[in-house]
Amino acid sequence: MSHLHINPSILSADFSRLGDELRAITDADAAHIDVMDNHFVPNLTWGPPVVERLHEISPIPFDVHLMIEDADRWAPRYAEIGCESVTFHAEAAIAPIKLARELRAQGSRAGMALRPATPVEPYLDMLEELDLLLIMTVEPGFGGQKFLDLTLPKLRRAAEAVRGSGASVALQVDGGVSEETIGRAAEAGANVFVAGSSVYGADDPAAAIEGLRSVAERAAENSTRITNMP
Ligand SMILES: O=C(CO)[C@@H](O)[C@H](O)COP(=O)(O)O
Ligand SMILES: [Fe+2]
Repeated sequence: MSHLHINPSILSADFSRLGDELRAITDADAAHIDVMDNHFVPNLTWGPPVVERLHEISPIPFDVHLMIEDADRWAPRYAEIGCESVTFHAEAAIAPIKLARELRAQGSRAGMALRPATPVEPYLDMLEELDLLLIMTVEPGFGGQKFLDLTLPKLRRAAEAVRGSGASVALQVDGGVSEETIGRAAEAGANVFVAGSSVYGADDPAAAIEGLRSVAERAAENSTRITNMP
């Protein structure tokens, strides 16, 4: 991935006018779509029919984050309706390698997410099977929560493993991402940033996206400069 991606989460958008809210973020790299089933997390959003229709009218690609049980059964449905990237939770998948292969075979990017307390080490051997690894920076379920700095060491270890493996895996962070926190995530190695309340809670979502992007780019440049010091 050549540059940093900002993916606003429509969980913080005005649900009565989702078409307009998607058109307000055309400068973003993708729209982040949080699917919740009230079992994997204590909250409920939308399912395939709503996501399919929104995808038809969206000016930008979809980055679907499935916070649902029985991911092996449901995730392929989102690839089938054309979502460009589909991320399931490792904790909710019985056969994550088989599932990732199925998503790719259907033409989607395959993503896998880890809750804050789930270690990354058991999954490092399957990096080649993934296009994206999502390190949750809040407990999944709700927008507007505080960024958990305790997830940063895991993010650093994941970034090191990705570099070491040579695999082309994007590292995504999701939860509590704002201009105050995005720099720390970028320095730790994230290159895809989900932001809900800091984009849709702003008066000007497009300006908020650019603000996040420039803070992240500066932080990533600084950390590269420090890493490359003799
Ligand atoms: O997956 C989730 C929450 O479970 C996120 O995608 C949130 O929607 C992010 O919202 P903010 O923390 O940025 O407000
Ligand atoms: Fe999410």
